[in-house]
Amino acid sequence: MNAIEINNLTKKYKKSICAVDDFSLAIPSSSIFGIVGPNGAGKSTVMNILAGVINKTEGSFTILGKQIKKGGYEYKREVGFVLDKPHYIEKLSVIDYLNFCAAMYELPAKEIEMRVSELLHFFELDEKKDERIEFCSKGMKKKVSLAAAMIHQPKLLILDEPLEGIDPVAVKQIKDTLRLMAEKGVTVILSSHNLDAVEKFCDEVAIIDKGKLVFQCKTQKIRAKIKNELTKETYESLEEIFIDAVSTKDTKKGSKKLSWL
Ligand SMILES: Nc1ncnc2c1ncn2[C@@H]1O[C@H](COP(=O)(O)OP(=O)(O)OP(=O)(O)O)[C@@H](O)[C@H]1O
Repeated sequence: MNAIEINNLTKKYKKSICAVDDFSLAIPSSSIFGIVGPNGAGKSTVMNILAGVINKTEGSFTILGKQIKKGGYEYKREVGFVLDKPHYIEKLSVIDYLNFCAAMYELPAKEIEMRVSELLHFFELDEKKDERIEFCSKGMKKKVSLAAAMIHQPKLLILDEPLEGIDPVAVKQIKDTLRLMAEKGVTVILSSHNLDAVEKFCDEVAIIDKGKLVFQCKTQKIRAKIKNELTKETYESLEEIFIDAVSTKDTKKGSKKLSWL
């Protein structure tokens, strides 16, 4: 079974901005799947629709085999989200927020205590557990978001730029943990605007540009696909996401200069 199936999804903002354009995608279960595209490609819009934060304009999608209708978010117990604009309760401390999230899933009190304590330790938030979220750093907020997404042991994690702003040691630990979760049957979907940062970590990647799916493939095949199958126009449009793989002097954007330098 696919963890997610998206069929002909379209999202228009203000009736004219087409952020997601007839987008279809099937995401296999028990794997780590990357949605990669340049700034403004439509990644957050897709994830916000899956999370039920915004409504689609057209199309349909299933999550864990269930067709999702407007307002029908009973599946949320089985899914954990990290979104680009997290809905923190900023006045709460880190520990109170995690306790609150765990309580929403009606976990037993002992279980809540154990999981919150382990997550605080894992994300090195112990010392900041009593800090109000509004005063946490960007990286700490991202860690709180990740901890909250994992607390109820979901079967599916939908993570919008989850590693952005987190230091490299923690990134390594988070990646190892997500890999372990995938081995135990969890599906992890994450977005990034940097192919190099996620390609080795993901099993499969979908490239998205201007709201459309460019292609979807296993990560081992991605470089060959980029080299051999993209038109010059698509390649140039996507340079931002694989700039590390090409020499900047060979790119159309590498030749940009500020007039005063
Ligand atoms: N609330 C909104 N109202 C109007 N336009 C929006 C809104 N949210 C997003 N957009 C537009 O939709 C398009 C897709 O944006 P989105 O945030 O989904 O892209 P993204 O791939 O996540 O980008 P980034 O990597 O920069 O976060 C962009 O053109 C953006 O300006």
